Amino acid sequence: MSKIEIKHLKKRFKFSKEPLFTDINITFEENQIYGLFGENGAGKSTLMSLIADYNFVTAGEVLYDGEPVHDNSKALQNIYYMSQNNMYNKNDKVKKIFDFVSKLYVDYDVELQNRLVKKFRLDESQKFNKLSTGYKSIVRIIISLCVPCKFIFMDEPTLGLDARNREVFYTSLIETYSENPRTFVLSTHIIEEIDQIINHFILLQDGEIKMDSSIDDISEKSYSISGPSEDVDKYIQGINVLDSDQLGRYKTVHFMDELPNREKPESVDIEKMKLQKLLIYVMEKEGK
Ligand SMILES: Nc1ncnc2c1ncn2[C@@H]1O[C@H](COP(=O)(O)OP(=O)(O)OP(=O)(O)O)[C@@H](O)[C@H]1O
Repeated sequence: MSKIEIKHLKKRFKFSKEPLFTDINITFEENQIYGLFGENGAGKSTLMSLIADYNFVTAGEVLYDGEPVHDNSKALQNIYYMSQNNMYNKNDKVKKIFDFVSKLYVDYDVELQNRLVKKFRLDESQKFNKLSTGYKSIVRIIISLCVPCKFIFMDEPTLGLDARNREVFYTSLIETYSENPRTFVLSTHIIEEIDQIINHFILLQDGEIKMDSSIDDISEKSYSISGPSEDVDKYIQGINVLDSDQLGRYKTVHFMDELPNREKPESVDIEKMKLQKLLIYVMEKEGK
């Protein structure tokens, strides 16, 4: 199984006093869908660009199957970075851009490309420059889903997409992943829309990876419990609560812990905590 390992990665931009990354360590495994989260300016795009060798590391290593990716065409042909500034000729028509990219990759999936063009209702005869922000994202999405790379990094893929086209993107991603598993790393701010898609989440904050967990591990231990206040309080005694909401006599508490080792009153309901809610707590806690 292939993997990308990032070891003790440091990045300081030329004219910046402070480094953006001090010590990033993370491994991307094959056939996973990662969500990469972090506040504006946390460095999500920069991290992706360093992995794809679009940018120089200050120190540390990015390894593909144990080999440095820098100037390593064998490794880089398996890593695709969909950035907001891909280097196509922006004056070209979309069709010409697709033809150009398909010639760069031997096993580029033209059939999938044609299906996606129809699904997204993209007009290939338009010049890329003349497309709306959403349709520019759609061109980038289509290319990302059709390149034959094992690791695909998508930087804010849904930028500018309306609700219908976001849905087309999510379903197309799941379909192509099921037919042909490979690794996708998606950076986005719309957590609630991808929490059903990703199986791993990464939080980048203050120049470090603050969280790197599988969704299964997280959801095993994060709960929202609701019911009449007195019953909820009795049931969760001793638990370290992250937050609670009160509506009259009805209360909901959220926590990351094992369930209490006592009998649950019938009046109390247990649910998995929503990923978005959990992430906000983690970011607030880590930001303190
Ligand atoms: N070439 C550059 N020179 C100097 N600073 C840079 C350069 N590129 C990025 N930065 C800085 O690095 C920081 C991280 O930027 P980056 O775009 O990677 O963050 P991000 O997490 O992708 O943000 P957003 O969610 O807003 O897209 C920002 O403060 C940005 O100004």
